[in-house]
Amino acid sequence: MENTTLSGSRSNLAGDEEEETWLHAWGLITSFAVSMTLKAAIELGLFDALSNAGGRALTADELAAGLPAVDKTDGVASVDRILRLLASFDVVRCLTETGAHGETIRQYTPAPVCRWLAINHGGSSLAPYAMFTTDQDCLTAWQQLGAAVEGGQTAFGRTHGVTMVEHFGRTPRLSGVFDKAMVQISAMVTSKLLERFHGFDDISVLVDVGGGTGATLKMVTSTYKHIRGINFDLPYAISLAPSIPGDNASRPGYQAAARC
Ligand SMILES: C[S@@+](CC[C@H](N)C(=O)[O-])C[C@H]1O[C@@H](n2cnc3c(N)ncnc32)[C@H](O)[C@@H]1O
Repeated sequence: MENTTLSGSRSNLAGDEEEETWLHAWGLITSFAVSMTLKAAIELGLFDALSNAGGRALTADELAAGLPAVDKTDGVASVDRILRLLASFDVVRCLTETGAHGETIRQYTPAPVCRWLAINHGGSSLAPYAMFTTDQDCLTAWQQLGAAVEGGQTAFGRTHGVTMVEHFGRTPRLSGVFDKAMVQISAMVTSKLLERFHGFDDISVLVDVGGGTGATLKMVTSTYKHIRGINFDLPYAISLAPSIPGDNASRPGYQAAARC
């Protein structure tokens, strides 16, 4: 059966299904707004403030009051809009009440996922990874994705003229952001690995190729103290790694960051 569509043309989709697919497309098109709003909320410390409130629900006024030099009226309204959007993706929970003068009062609490988005709660966090993926140098590369398919080069290469790893070597700001993200992710993955994997028992020397600043290797060798660990990475990563006297270049072009 044919129906009139949202655009006025004819379609074989039933009305409900057409609206559902329209909403699906709309959600896909605007999904970048969620990532960018998460980034803003992380930068503003909103997840930390909500997670550290001891179970108390906070208003946008209370959250904005904790921000430095915020323009009061605009700041409160912006914090409220950010949290309303995040509430619709179950990142925070929103409680709505009517005040004494009929005004709407919204209060926010952290949803369980905030555990991974707060930075200062004492555990590992995915917030540094969110900051890396939404970094300006990464986002500009996405603009080139279609052109890269046609042009036979990676999007990152088209944008920055080098591979991502080479770009890290030239851009200490970005390699620092990347390293913070990797250290957190490695800590989460490696702690699970150490709980379940027992293949390190008979290893005496462990080389972590592409080991970044050595966080993974340090966790392994802290648990398996008989292992001599050699971290193996490019010079930009080694420059960020804690140095261990006596452990220098292990191969031309590469350096061992640390013997753990
Ligand atoms: C996804 S990161 C992993 C970081 C690290 N394993 C951790 O847990 O933090 C990949 C690493 O590979 C390194 N890498 C890339 N190309 C490399 C190469 N040709 N030789 C050595 N390391 C390389 C990068 O510098 C980066 O530190």
